[in-house]
Amino acid sequence: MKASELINSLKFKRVEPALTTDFDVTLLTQDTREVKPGAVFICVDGYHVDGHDLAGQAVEKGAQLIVAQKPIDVAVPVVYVANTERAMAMLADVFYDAPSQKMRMIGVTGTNGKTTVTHLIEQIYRDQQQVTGLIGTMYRKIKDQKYPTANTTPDAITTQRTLAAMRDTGVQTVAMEVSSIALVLGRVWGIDYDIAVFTNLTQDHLDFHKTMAKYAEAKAMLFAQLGNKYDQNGTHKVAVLNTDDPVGREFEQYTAAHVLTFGLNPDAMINAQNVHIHSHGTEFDLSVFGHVTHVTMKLIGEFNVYNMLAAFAAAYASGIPEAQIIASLEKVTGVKGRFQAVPSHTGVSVIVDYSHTPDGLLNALETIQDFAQKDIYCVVGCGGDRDKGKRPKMAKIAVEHSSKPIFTSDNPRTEDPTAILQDMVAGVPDAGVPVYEDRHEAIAKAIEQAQPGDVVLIAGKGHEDYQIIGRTKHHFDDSEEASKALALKPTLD
Ligand SMILES: CC(=O)N[C@H]1[C@@H](OP(=O)(O)OP(=O)(O)OC[C@H]2O[C@@H](n3ccc(=O)[nH]c3=O)[C@H](O)[C@@H]2O)O[C@H](CO)[C@@H](O)[C@@H]1O[C@H](C)C(=O)N[C@@H](C)C(=O)N[C@H](CCC(=O)O)C(=O)O
Ligand SMILES: Nc1ncnc2c1ncn2[C@@H]1O[C@H](COP(=O)(O)OP(=O)(O)OP(=O)(O)O)[C@@H](O)[C@H]1O
Ligand SMILES: N[C@H](CCC[C@H](N)C(=O)O)C(=O)O
Ligand SMILES: [Mg+2]
Repeated sequence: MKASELINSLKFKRVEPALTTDFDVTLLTQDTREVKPGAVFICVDGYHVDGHDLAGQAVEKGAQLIVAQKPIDVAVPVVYVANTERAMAMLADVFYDAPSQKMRMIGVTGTNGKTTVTHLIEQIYRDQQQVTGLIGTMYRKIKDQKYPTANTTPDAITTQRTLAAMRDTGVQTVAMEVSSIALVLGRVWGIDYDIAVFTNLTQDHLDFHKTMAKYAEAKAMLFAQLGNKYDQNGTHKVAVLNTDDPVGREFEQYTAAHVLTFGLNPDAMINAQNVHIHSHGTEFDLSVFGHVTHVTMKLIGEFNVYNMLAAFAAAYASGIPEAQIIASLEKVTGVKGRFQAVPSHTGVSVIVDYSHTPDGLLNALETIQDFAQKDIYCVVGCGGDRDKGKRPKMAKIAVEHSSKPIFTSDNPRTEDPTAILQDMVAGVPDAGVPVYEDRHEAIAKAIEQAQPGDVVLIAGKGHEDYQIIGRTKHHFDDSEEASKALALKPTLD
């Protein structure tokens, strides 16, 4: 694409000096580390670095055009815009030739359940012989090929680049996690979603959003962005909303699209009744506009019934027959690190779960309480450089819903691990909870002490294979640690 064509796609701008020599744009980037000759560099004022200060460096590496929102002095033309993040999202969409318009785009937002729901959606469409793509916390995935990701929802350029690669590989349906932070930072501006799903809203990320109202507003942006137009195939846009959550009910006002509601309340268009949780699965009656089918799924917990309903509704919205969706959902065994059982021949059940919010932890523990026969150990910590308000709440939930809580570290990042643990203990001042700053030790102690019939929940890190201390990522895997500790116990046959 010619630089002039790219610039012309921006409606409001000032180019200084005018672009007299046109050139083929080789790359659109916001990162000097990627710049190569023929690149267009966009200056983003970040949390640590101001990209405007790096424009000269970008030019030295071969950038031939800079996009900026404040004055800079460089030897190449500069496109001045009011907001470089907005320009970046628009330019990325144009540069990659609007890939989201060529695929069915399903965006999933909500505090908990996004990774699980996107994986369930992926499974359903795969069973329809569709080529699928997935973007989320664990990876970006094109068919079976996985690519690493720094964020649940990547920056606008990475997202559009990934979507373009998906389109070029023949992907038909994309399931994508859309985080609240991404919505506020404009990482998904320009994406043409067909279906938007809301799972739930409970406390998280208040370090970023400050209030729950602002956090809800961020999530609402996805439904405002959805619009109400037909997509390429003449299909209507659909908002899939959990109306058991008051925020989900509120979101009906933010969308002009068709609305499909789900929940455990019988008023929801798609609802579940008679939920029974077992240690190896969950059963319920699924009602779809009053048509009832008994469903037996391998996923455990009421929260997973919600996830299943969300995925069901997203698939139903695009016309997949009810029975086929149910068949796909009944065979799903689970997502890595989400209520995942660690193989054990000791009589002690160990579950690794990515519950890192008060609501996630409560759901995980309540699910275990439904089937546990004896003690419940709960090894839990709270992330550093993240919402501090979660700490006393998660601690209290651990103490109230498990008989043997143990507090430990979970990615302390640049904070003092002892201070994070003190914030947790402040939520349960007199409970006398054992504290092991070293997560390895915490897991080892829990499993060493647990007796046959007990359940050990290791919460917070799920699929993560690292512990971030300072700015360094050290290899650490809860499942691996649990297996090592289990191997030291007598086996029961
Ligand atoms: C707070 C936040 O969102 N930060 C994001 C932000 O980083 P930043 O503002 O610190 O970037 P910066 O280092 O100051 O750099 C500013 C600009 O200079 C550029 N730069 C920087 C250095 C350099 O040498 N050259 C250069 O050009 C950068 O490319 C950037 O354009 O921009 C980066 C690139 O897009 C993101 O990866 C980064 O996410 C960090 C890793 C992060 O932890 N974000 C979390 C809070 C987050 O976004 N989480 C959500 C929700 C997760 C969930 O609930 O599932 C997510 O979607 O992941
Ligand atoms: N529908 C749900 N309601 C409440 N809690 C849930 C739900 N689904 C999952 N959880 C809990 O939250 C944890 C994280 O689930 P999942 O990874 O699917 O959510 P997520 O929204 O992708 O999280 P993240 O924002 O960190 O990417 C699970 O391990 C489980 O404990
Ligand atoms: N997407 C979440 C993941 C938290 C996972 C937990 N292990 C932690 O580090 O707090 C976040 O970045 O806040
Ligand atoms: Mg996720």
